[in-house]
Amino acid sequence: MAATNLDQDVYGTPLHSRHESCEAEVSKEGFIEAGTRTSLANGGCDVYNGAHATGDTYRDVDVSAISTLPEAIQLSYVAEGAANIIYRFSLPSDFPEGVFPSGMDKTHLLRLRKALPSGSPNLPAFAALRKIFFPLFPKEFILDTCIIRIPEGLIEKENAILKKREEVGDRPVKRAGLYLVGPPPLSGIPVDDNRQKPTLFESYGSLIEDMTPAAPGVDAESGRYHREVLVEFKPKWLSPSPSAPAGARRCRTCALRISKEYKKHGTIVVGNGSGNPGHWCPFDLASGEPHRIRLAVRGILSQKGAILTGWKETNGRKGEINGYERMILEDKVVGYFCGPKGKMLLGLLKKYQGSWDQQGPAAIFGEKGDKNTEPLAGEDRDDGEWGDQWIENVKKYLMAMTVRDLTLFLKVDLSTPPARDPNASDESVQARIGDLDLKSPENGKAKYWIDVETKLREGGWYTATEKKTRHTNGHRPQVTRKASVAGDKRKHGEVEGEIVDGRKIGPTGESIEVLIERERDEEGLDEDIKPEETGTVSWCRL
Ligand SMILES: O=P(O)(O)O[C@@H]1[C@@H](OP(=O)(O)O)[C@H](OP(=O)(O)O)[C@H](O)[C@H](OP(=O)(O)O)[C@H]1OP(=O)(O)O
Ligand SMILES: Nc1ncnc2c1ncn2[C@@H]1O[C@H](COP(=O)(O)OP(=O)(O)OP(=O)(O)O)[C@@H](O)[C@H]1O
Repeated sequence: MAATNLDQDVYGTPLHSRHESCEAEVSKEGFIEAGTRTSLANGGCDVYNGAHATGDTYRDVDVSAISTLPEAIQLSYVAEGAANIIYRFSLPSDFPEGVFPSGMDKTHLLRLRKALPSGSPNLPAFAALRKIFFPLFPKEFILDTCIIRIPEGLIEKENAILKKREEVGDRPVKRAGLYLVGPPPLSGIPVDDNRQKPTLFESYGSLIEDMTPAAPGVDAESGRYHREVLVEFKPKWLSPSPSAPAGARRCRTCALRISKEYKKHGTIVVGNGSGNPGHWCPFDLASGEPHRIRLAVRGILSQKGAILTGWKETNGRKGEINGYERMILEDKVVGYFCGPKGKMLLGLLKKYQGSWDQQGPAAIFGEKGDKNTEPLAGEDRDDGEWGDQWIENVKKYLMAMTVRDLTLFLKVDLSTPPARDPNASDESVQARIGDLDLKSPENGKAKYWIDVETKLREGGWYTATEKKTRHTNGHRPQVTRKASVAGDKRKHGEVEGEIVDGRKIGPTGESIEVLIERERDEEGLDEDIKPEETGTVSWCRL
C-alpha cells in the first residue's frame, strides 16, 4: 500500500483543493453566494438519487484508492453520540513506516458508525461531504475528514470491548445496547458499496481531525504555560424559519426549546428565555452586536457538555477550568464571534440556511409528509409532480437542514490574553465545522420536520401566544421570570421558582425579588397562562 501524503486525501486528491477558490471568493465578496458553489445544477447532492457506483468510483470517490486501516491498529474509546463512536488510535511501535498515513494517528481520530436503523452509510455520506459541503466553506473552517476502509475483525473486537465497558459502567447508560456496524463477511456475499443496508453492513469509517485539547503544561520550546479547552455546540437556526407565522417573536430554535421544556418540565418561559443558564438565541450569536454575542456565549458555555477539558493524552475529562479561566474563555469566544472570522463563519451558515430553504418542509413533502421520497431513489421521475425542480428543492432543503444541525468545535488556547483589537483575528481560537452528515428525508424524518413546524405554529410557540395549562396530575409548572435574587445583584437573570405571597422562592429556597409577577392560580385547575410583556423580557430579533 502506498503511503499517503498528508496534504492529500486517501485517494491522492489534494485536501481542500476546492477550498482555495472558495476562500478567494469569500475574501472578495464577504459572502459566498449560496448555491453558486454547489454542483446542484450538474447533479451534486445526488446521494439520494440511488445511482450506482460505476467501476471503482462512487460519486467522484475512487473507491479502489481508499486505504484500509492496518489490522494491528489499537483503538481507545474517546466519546460517542447517538450514531457514531469516536476512537483515538495508535499503531504498534514496530509497525512498518509508510503503510499508514504518517502522523495521522496523532492528528486524527477514528469515527465508526453504530448499527442505527436510521443511519446513513459512510461512503455516500463522505461523497456528499466532499462534493457538496467542502466547497462551501474556507478550508480552515472544515474539520479535516477522510474515509478509510475497516479491516476484517476490528468491529467484532471493538463491540466485545463495548460490552465489557457496559458491564463495568464505563459507557453512558443511555448508549448501552447499540453497537458498531462492520463490513459484510467475506464469505461470498457480493459487496455493493452503494447498496449496503445501513443497519447491516458498513465497510468504512472516517478519519477526523482531532479537536481534543492538549494536556496543560509548560511548552518546552516557548517556556510558556499552555492550557487548551474545546467548546462544542450547535449554532442551529441562524435565520428565520420560512414556516414561522407573521408576528413570530421567537426564532425556531428558541420556540422549539421552550416548547420542549414546557412539555418535559412544565417550565413556563416568558420571552425567549435568553439570559437563563443554558438558554441562548442563535440570532444573538449571529447579530454582530457584542452585548448580544456575549449573552449567547454565556448561554452556550453554560450548556451541559459544552466545555470539554479532557486531554488528548488521557481520555478522561480532567482538569476542570477555574473561574478565571472561564472568564478568559468567555472573552475569547465572544471576541471570536465579534471578529472577522467568526462573523464570516456564522454569516455563511446563516446565508446558506436562509437561501436553501425558503418554503419550509410542508411545501416540499406535503402537509402530511406523504409526498414520499421515492422519486429520489428512482431514475425516471423527471416529469410532472415529481419533476426536476421538486428534486432540486428537496436537495436544497436537506442541505439547509444539515447546516442547521452541524456542530461547531472551538479549540481555545487559554494561556494567552484575549485579543484587544476586535477586528483582529485571534489565532488562539480555532473553529471547525463537524457533523456535516447530509440529512435524509427517509425513516419518518420529513414527517418529523413538518410536525415540528405545525406544532410550533399552531401551538403559538413562535408568536408566544402559546396556551399553557397547569398539569392536573399534580405536576406543577415552574414559573420562570426575569428576577434577581434578593441582596445579590450578581445573580440577575431568569430564575425558576414558585411565586408565594408575592415573593418568588427559588429552587434552593432563596427569596427572589420578582420583577414580573402574575397571579397565582389554584392548583389542579386548567389555566391559560398569558405571559405579560415588560421591557425586561427578551425576544428573538435578527
Ligand atoms: O429538530 P431539532 O432542531 O431539535 O434537531 C434535532 C437535534 O436536536 P437538538 O435540538 O439539536 O437537541 C437532535 O440532536 P440530539 O439527538 O437531541 O442531540 C438530532 O441532531 C436530530 O437530527 P438526527 O435525527 O440525528 O438527524 C435533529 O433533528 P433535525 O436537525 O433533523 O431536525
Ligand atoms: N473531531 C473531534 N475531536 C474531538 N472530539 C470529537 C470530535 N468529533 C467528535 N468528538 C466527540 O465525540 C462526540 C460524538 O461524536 P459525533 O458528534 O460525531 O457523534 P454522533 O453520533 O454523530 O452525534 P449525534 O448524537 O449528534 O448523532 C462529540 O459530541 C464530541 O464530544
